Amino acid sequence: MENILEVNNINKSFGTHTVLEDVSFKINPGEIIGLVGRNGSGKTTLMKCILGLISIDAGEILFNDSSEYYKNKDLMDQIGYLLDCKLFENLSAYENIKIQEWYKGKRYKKEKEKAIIEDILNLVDLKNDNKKVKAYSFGMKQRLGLALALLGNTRLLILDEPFVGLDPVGIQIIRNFIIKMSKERNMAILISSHQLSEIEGICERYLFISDKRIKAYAYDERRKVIIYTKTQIPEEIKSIIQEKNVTNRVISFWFEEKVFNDVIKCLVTHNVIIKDIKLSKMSLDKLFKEE
Ligand SMILES: Nc1ncnc2c1ncn2[C@@H]1O[C@H](COP(=O)(O)OP(=O)(O)OP(=O)(O)O)[C@@H](O)[C@H]1O
Repeated sequence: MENILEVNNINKSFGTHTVLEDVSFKINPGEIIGLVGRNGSGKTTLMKCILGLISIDAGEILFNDSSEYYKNKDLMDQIGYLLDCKLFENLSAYENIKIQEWYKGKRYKKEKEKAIIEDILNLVDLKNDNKKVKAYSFGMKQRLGLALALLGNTRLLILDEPFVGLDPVGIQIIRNFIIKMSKERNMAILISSHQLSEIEGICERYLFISDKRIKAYAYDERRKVIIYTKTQIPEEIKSIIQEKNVTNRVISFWFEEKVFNDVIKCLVTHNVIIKDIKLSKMSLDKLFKEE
């Protein structure tokens, strides 16, 4: 698959303080990538480098195969972002979007403009009413920020800590929105968070920033099965799973359909009474804490 964004060996320092060192990764269209790191690890700095808001000291960043993308209006129009979102508090959501469209040099006939703006407001679950933004809740403002990031022909969406300050319902709304954008519009999405739990489960891959560098992890969907029994486990089970994973009354193994079925069949054949079955996923949080 062709990459939409390629970050190759970049370095970034502020004076003598090096924040990013030899950072490289790629993002494919439609992929959701989580950028995780502790406070001050360099997530926002990396996003600002990608957006061309600050310069890099070494390496290169390619968007759509171009290293000069940040000078090209059409290419920049394909990158949406939510980062330090500034809203006009005394205007409505509709007017905020309209101003941004104008700022981007987009003028439409009145009817078309209305249809476009209402469409975007719908996407983020906001109404076209006259309510001023200053009367919005934090979550509504965050959703309006997302709407602004979607103006233009967005193919890469960069979201810096989009969940900060939201309640669990607000977090769920934005998580659903991210999944929808990636699926329906094939948008590549880079989301930063210092709370892994907020983005766990929606990302295909995770980039951990730690000590100026990036480590990439694919989400491990393997599930571990643990079966607890009330009665003795037969020796035959060791022909299905490794001996070290069998004790008197506990069996554990990585879930695979065939292995799982063979184990259950063996237990039933030997009239073993099952007390409990647990399925557990590898915890990314554990991985994060080990960084
Ligand atoms: N303009 C700047 N001038 C000097 N230092 C800066 C500047 N911007 C960021 N830094 C420093 O770079 C480091 C990384 O900051 P950055 O904001 O990228 O971290 P972050 O991972 O986004 O943190 P947080 O999770 O707290 O938002 C910090 O030590 C910060 O003080």
